[in-house]
Amino acid sequence: MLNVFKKIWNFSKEEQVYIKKSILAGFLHAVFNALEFGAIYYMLVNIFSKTLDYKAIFVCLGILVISLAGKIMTQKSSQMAQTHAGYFMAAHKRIEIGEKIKRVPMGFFSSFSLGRLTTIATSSLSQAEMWVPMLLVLVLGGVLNTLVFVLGTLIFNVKVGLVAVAGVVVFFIVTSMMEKKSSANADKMTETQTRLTKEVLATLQGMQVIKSYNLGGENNRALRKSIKDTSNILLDLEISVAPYTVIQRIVMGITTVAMVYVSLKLNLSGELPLAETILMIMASFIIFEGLIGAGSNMAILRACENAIDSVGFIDSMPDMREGSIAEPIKNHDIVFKNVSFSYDDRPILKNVSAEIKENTMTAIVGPSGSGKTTFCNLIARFWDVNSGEILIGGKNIKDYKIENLMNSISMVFQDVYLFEDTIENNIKFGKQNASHEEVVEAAKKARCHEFIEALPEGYDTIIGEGGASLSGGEKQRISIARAMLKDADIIIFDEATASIDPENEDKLKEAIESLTKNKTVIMIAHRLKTIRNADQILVLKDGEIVERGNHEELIKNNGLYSDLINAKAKAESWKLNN
Ligand SMILES: Nc1ncnc2c1ncn2[C@@H]1O[C@H](COP(=O)(O)OP(=O)(O)OP(=O)(O)O)[C@@H](O)[C@H]1O
Repeated sequence: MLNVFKKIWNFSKEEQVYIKKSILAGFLHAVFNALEFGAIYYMLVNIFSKTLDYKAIFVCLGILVISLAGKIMTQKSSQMAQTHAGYFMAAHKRIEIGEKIKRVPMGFFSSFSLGRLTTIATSSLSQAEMWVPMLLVLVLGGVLNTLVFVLGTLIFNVKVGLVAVAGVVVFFIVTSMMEKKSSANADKMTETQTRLTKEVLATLQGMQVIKSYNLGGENNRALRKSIKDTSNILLDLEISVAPYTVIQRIVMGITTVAMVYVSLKLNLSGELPLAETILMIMASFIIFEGLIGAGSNMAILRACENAIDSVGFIDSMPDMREGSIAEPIKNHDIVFKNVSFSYDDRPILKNVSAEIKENTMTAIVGPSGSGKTTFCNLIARFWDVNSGEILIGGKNIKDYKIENLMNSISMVFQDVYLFEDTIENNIKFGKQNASHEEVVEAAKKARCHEFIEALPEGYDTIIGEGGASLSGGEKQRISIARAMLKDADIIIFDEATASIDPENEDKLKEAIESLTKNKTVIMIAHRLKTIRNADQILVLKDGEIVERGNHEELIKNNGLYSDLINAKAKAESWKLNN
């Protein structure tokens, strides 16, 4: 149990002062609780010695009032401190997760990690938020209450006190056995909860496929299994600790009977006066009151520990080494020097060298899976290279502060993700402190102002999660407006492959031209027109640059590029003819 409280202590960091306050208040609460017995004892002594008068009655009532008032005040302040600690420790941790995520390489966010992260940020932290204060109130408060009573009993009579000590020790032994038992299930619980979150995420993300293949409801076997596993594990957790709670009750019952027996025996032998005897008998019935409350909640101690442990996973996430150069990047020549990169053990880019001159447009072309996206993502340090180096302005990108590097790069993806927020705020992602006028100006340049204005709420229209309520072309133009607002010097652009209606296509083209003017552009190009206009074309095949040059030079080569272009030209004429 101490271990768990140690973990709560370490976990609470900035909130430790509130934990201290709550422990102090809990201790004072226990003292005020015991004070009631002082009042009763004082009364009994006066009754049996026939010295009871109004003064004694008022002293007794005075002690009772002080005890009651003290209990109310300490309970209130203890609860407030605990709630504050629980809430803010979870809030700080959530902020910490947000900050940490920014420094973790994208490659880390495999579906497993995503499920695990979601579980931590939602259920684990909610459990810690809810359980930590509850454990402090019920378990620590209860234990303190019992300890103060045991101490009081020892002061009044050592023999009765020792019986109480023996009972409490056995109680804690049983509790520690119960903790061990629930530990295995608590581990399993975290595991199944992670799996459940992952399945729910996968189901929501793949809803279209699930619906079109009629895999929903009863047919979604994996999700149903995860739900069943989670409920089974919760049931197991209850069942596994049930015998121990029964044993705890038995230990308490036996201790109470033993304390009553020893008190009466000592009274018979004349060793314990009547007032003390009655007090000891009363104490024997309520000494475990605190532990009963604590005992029934001790099973969740381990689960709470588990929630805290699983949050520790965040600290184990790898940090990207960050450089120290914070000055804005002035020169935007990009150089790949013998860059090799693998996803796990699978080599994707093999000894790639390339030079991209500032303010030029480089088109990356190549068959599907040849490594075009990977090439672009490495520039933004979504992953770090395995060997070789990438330079911007003559310096290794690892030497820049990540924030500084990212300030110089705008990425426009094919799969545009828009947040469930207003259009204005979605565009402002490019520059958090932009004014409305700046947002409108960017939207105009990105050719999306007109359609935004036509929406009922204009720029205040809330977009469905992921941009569900907009067309593909509209989403991409909004993401161009974002990039426009950011006004970074390097633009990485993944051109849309999906066919867009002619009106949208023209607007998109104008938006792209406006965005990429006087910038260093790296474009994963799919359309002939874009490729032809590029200053340099890099042709990737199986992770290697097999050809480079401009359109005319490469056509003359008669290699892979000319094959790709011929195939593309055929496809495009086929599209036009049909
Ligand atoms: N996160 C990842 N983890 C493991 N493998 C990946 C990951 N991303 C891409 N790959 C693999 O790396 C290879 C190169 O992918 P990449 O997306 O860079 O190719 P691409 O040329 O852009 O393909 P496309 O034109 O189809 O988009 C592919 O075989 C892909 O399956």
